[in-house]
Amino acid sequence: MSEAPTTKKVESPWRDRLSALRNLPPVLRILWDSGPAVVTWGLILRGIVAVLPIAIAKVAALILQDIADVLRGRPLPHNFWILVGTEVGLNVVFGLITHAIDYSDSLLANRYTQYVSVKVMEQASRLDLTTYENPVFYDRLERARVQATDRLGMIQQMGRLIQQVITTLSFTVALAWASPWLVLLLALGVLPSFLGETHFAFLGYAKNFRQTPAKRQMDYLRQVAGSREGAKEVKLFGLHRFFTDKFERLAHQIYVEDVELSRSKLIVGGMLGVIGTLGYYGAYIYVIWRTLGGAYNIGKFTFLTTSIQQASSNLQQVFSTVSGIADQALFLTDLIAFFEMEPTVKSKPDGHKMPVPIRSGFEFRNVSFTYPGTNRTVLHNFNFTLSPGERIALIGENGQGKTTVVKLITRLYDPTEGEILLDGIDLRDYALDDLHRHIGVIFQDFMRFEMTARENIAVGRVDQPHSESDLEDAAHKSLADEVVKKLSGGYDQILGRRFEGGVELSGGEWQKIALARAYLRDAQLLILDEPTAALDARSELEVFERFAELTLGKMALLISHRFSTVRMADRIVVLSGGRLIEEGNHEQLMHAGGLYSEMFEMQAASYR
Ligand SMILES: Nc1ncnc2c1ncn2[C@@H]1O[C@H](COP(=O)(O)OP(=O)(O)OP(=O)(O)O)[C@@H](O)[C@H]1O
Repeated sequence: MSEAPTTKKVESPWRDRLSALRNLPPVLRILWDSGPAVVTWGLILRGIVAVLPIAIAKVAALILQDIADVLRGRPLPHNFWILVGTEVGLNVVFGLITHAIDYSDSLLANRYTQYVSVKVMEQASRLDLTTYENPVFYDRLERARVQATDRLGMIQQMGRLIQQVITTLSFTVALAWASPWLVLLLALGVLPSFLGETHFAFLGYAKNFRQTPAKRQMDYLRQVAGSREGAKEVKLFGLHRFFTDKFERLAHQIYVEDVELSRSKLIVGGMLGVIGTLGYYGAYIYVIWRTLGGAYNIGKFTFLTTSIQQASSNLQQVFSTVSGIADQALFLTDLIAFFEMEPTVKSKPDGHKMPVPIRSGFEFRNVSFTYPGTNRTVLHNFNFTLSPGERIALIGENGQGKTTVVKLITRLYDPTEGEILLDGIDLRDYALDDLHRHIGVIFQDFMRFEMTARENIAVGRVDQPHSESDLEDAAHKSLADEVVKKLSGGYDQILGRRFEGGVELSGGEWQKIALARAYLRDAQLLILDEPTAALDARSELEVFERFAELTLGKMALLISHRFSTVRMADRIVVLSGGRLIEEGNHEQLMHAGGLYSEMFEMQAASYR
């Protein structure tokens, strides 16, 4: 089981904000991995563009001083027009590099989004099944998904920050050179709005955190009310108003919280802005005062006032960018936490390869199992063997633990107590991938991939090459070939109605397609968990006659509620209350007169 995410109370703004900055190194790592060359180019370009403003300001001041001198009767310096040309040139370069930065940012954004999305998908597939049953995990996954693509702004902000810091430093050094008071006045003006911004950034995060469950519910309602699956019941039960009312209640609650935050941000942010303006004009008045006192000439005056304006606006931007990054870094907490989640059903490093062929088979030895997060023991001291060449049917009433046995044998979960052995070795000592490669399972709730018929079958064997005739052969064995024959696009027909040109199949038709996957896999152990529930009687009989034929000499585990199917098994195992209560072949169990014969008679009677 994975580490279960817990709902975190967001109480300590500053501590949370600072600790969120810990998210930055892993994100920078991801950013770098997604495109090292693009990142390097972006940095070089930003470094160049960052020092251009002070160079432009300096040249402009020199030009102005020359003009002032000319107006006072001095001759035009010989390099005057060179200075003008330089200013024009620097501005042109500035414009060009800014465009080049936009271009590299968009390239990086693209790569980053793709890279993170793939990482999220990969991580999601590594995690335990239990994790998927935890609603808190879903909230986190949901936020991680959004964060994967929504944090693009932060990447640009990080680049911009580097640029702003260099520009600010260059102007600050120039101001400090003239008078350290200027720097102090500016810093005092900007600091309060920085604190204000980060504070609101935190509140925004806390709000989003609180709202995630409600937003997830809204998404669900939107989906149910607008889905093809839901349409029939929504119409017939008149559920439209019921869903929209629920949706509107949640939306209103979110709206109220959003407005509240925006309002206080407006008031406090406005007041802090006034302090910033006062700091700026304090420095400005100081320069005027010194100039009037004869300390600076007009060129220096222009250069200093430009520097004050630039340093002030850049410093302001630095603070707001840092605060923006800290804000976004808070949002990344879930993404990073999601990447750090570890599954507990893991493959042992250097795990054993699966034996080919399996010699003594599988053995459940005193296995007990409780689903993580619950306290009901589903399997109690369960002992059971499955030998090579054996076809076993697992039967029992609903909820007795049959599917759970399949989940344990395939290591989707590990036993809470006891052990499962394969050829005498604990299943946990085998390489997980290899174990899965040798087992073909079709679950009751098998996946209906809204892709082509060919892909729906081919997913049964993606890690090994297979030919077209392997695929057709598998389709023939599962009767899927008859389904495909009726499709206008044949094997290339898209199934399901999600995508244009897709065709919906009936439940039984989908099942035949899914069964073909198991046959294509050519596994040593074939498991079918109620694979024929949606098949009509004739198809079921046909599928099972084939199954019996095809699995002759192989290991097969079959779960079914239909006794006509169960009869063909070499051994029937009856589960009740998570224990094995009877086993034997059909005749033996009928003769024993236990639960099996009782259930068999009941079903037979209903057909009579
Ligand atoms: N993921 C889960 N988390 C918690 N409990 C579960 C989970 N899956 C199954 N259970 C519980 O474990 C018990 C056994 O379930 P299982 O699916 O193995 O039964 P089954 O015999 O295959 O039933 P059915 O014939 O209805 O398919 C049930 O009571 C079920 O509620």
